[in-house]
Amino acid sequence: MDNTAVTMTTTLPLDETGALLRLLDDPARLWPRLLDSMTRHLPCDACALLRHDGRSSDALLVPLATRGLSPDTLGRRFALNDHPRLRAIAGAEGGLLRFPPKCELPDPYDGLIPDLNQRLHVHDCIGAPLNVDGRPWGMLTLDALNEGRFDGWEEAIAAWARLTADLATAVERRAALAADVERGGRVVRELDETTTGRETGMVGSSPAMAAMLTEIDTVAASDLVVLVLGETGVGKELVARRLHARSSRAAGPLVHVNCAALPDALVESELFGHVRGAFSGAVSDRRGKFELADGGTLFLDEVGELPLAAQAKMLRALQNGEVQRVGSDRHITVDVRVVAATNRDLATEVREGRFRADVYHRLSVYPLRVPPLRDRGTDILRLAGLFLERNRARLGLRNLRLSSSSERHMLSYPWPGNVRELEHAIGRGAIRARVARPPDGGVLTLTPIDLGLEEAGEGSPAPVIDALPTRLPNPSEDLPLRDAVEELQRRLIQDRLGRHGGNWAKAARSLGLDRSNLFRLAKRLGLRE
Ligand SMILES: Nc1ncnc2c1ncn2[C@@H]1O[C@H](COP(=O)(O)OP(=O)(O)OP(=O)(O)O)[C@@H](O)[C@H]1O
Repeated sequence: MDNTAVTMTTTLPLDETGALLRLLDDPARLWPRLLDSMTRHLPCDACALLRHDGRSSDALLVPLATRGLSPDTLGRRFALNDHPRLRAIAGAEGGLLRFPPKCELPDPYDGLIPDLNQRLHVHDCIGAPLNVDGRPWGMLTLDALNEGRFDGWEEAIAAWARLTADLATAVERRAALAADVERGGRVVRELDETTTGRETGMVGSSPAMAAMLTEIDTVAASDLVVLVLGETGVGKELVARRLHARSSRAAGPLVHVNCAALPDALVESELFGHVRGAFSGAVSDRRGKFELADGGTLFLDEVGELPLAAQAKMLRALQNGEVQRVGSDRHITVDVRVVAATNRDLATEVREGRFRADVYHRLSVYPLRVPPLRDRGTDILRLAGLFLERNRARLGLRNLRLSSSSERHMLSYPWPGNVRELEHAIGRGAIRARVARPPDGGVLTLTPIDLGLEEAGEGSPAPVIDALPTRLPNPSEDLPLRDAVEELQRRLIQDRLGRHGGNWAKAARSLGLDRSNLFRLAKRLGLRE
């Protein structure tokens, strides 16, 4: 495409404009489609549409769509404080900001243009801040790999930025109107979240995740008890947070109880409270979690671990919202929506007498299954992007990216520990790689070995790995004893969890540990939040 096309590109062909306008109610499809049109009409090698995450306390930019960038880019969240180029674009008063070819400000996409091993030393880069109703909404960025490629294209790019801002305005107004109608006239400026689930930071747009996010939004509006099911580390807690955030109770408390971490002797007092003198150490009256969650949501995490005696007491709370503090005979009525989560098969637990059938029936009013990571396709890479960006910032790197063979391995690895395992594989891999070799101009590329995934030469088929990676610290590696011991502990815990289907109580038994001690250890080792 040459510069004579400029006047053509300032006006989008009518059929393309029509196609975009038809997607105003479906931003998840609108934005990629817009970038497709844009890359057809403008000479860029990569472009991205990013939106400010208004709900975050840090100023974050969330990619809504990208073209020409590695798939993990969509999962990254770019903090303005960390990315001076994006900060400069956000502050650009005069519309477009074009960076000089040898600009010293690091490019946030350095290393993220696939198959391009060289850094973006000399290239053309333009950004356009986008406002909606006079307020910053997001930005467009365009990169080209040759110096001067955008010469003569500024006017066309500015026109595309205006079109994008107009579309964003229309999308926002429609979303606000829809929210207004839904909430009976109260104007709520609720921005469409497509499939990124911003308030709970949930990344994912695979069909499995999209279906689940829609289901969450549907059931969130009701007051039904929800039982969140899924393997360990799939994101059940995030689902519970989203259920709360999307419910009419969002302004009320969300109280999280990890049933597995409650010491047996204190379960009842933790859940239902106690009165002064109820037992030695009860020096004053204390409200339990049910009371604390009054007007909001009580999240009973790992509910399958709740001792039978506490389950019996919970039945009444679930049935009529009544709780009784330990040591008191007074009933207190609470208005609580219960969301519970487990990675156990509760029906089996009931059959084997470890879980009360009546409590199970009360809890499983609306079972919601979170898909395992291996069923989420390229969401794996998007999630990797989220964790890569976090580690990049933590390690002060210009960029942290995956080699293409790492991408392949990640897509075929079964991830028995799910998102948590992915998060830790990247966290550990980044540190390992940082120690093992100097970054290339600030860019560090993670290989399958760094990630603890089996190495295979470029082009060879990715291995099918049936079990957790068992690579233990190599005695010849220069690791301090403490790090090596911790790595070994991590591997053992992950291995036992894998063998016991993610059941922490069984894993604890097989390791000869008390369940709460295993929890504490796992937390210290970064295997649990
Ligand atoms: N879709 C997602 N997007 C971003 N981060 C995610 C997503 N799903 C999970 N995570 C992250 O993965 C980690 C594990 O998630 P979470 O604790 O919610 O899993 P879980 O299913 O409750 O685990 P467990 O069964 O051990 O209780 C957390 O750090 C969480 O933030």
